[in-house]
Amino acid sequence: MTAPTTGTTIEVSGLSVGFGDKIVQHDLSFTVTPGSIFAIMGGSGCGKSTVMKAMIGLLRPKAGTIHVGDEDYWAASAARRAEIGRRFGVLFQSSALWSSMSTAENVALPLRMLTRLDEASIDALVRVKLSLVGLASSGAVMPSDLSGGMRKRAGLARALALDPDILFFDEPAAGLDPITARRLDDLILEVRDGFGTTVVMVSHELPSLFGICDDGIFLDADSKTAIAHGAPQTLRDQCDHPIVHAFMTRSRLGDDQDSPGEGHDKRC
Ligand SMILES: Nc1ncnc2c1ncn2[C@@H]1O[C@H](COP(=O)(O)OP(=O)(O)OP(=O)(O)O)[C@@H](O)[C@H]1O
Repeated sequence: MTAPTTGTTIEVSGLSVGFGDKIVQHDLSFTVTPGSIFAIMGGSGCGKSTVMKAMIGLLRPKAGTIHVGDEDYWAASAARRAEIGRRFGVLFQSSALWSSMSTAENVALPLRMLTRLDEASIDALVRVKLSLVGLASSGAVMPSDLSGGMRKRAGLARALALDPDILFFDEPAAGLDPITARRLDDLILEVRDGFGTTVVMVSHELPSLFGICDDGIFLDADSKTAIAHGAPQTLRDQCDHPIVHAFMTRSRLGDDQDSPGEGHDKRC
């Protein structure tokens, strides 16, 4: 894998997302800087995955813009958007591996579909990606015979297949035991540090958020917008919005407040 020569900034401005008449999140503005690990945080159902879907081209925003570098992603033609999307690697919560293909065939799929490389080159690249994620000897194994952690790593190898500038993860640690989740976190850090890849990650796993993310946004389900911006550790230590504080310290809403319920209009 070659290190990207220049990082890509993602600039989200005035973004609203939703389904039909329903607005899930509105008026979101944030910047993902090159080489950062950026967290989209918030409680269950607040709209984290929906925001990410808009960022990776699966859901057209209701309003606002998403600039990838200097290009307005959703103003671009579908063909151009697909081209920009080739700089993205995506790992879905379920890993989304094809069950009828071996692990190696899954990793080879984007190379077969989106490049003109010959079979020998694809084979060599697949081996590199699999060894990068510690699955060098599992290429022939079918996804159903991989453990949960191995499936995530196989999904990561496939997301890395085209040497992406930006990696998107939806709940990478979901369903993993703490030790396996920690290994995956370390792997994400290695990829970022080794290749300068920008990472956008939907997560509510506190150890991952504190361990690897250096910036982020906190979405609120009630007000349907962001109530805090910043690194997870900073939000934990310095944000006194009751919802953010309760989430970041895993405490009951109101536990540490002099007057529970006050301050819900605060922003950090
Ligand atoms: N395809 C869809 N059509 C209609 N509503 C949807 C669709 N997908 C999600 N929603 C709704 O949008 C809201 C936000 O869902 P989303 O999955 O983005 O939240 P989330 O913060 O990622 O949740 P979780 O942490 O539980 O995964 C929810 O109310 C959900 O029911």
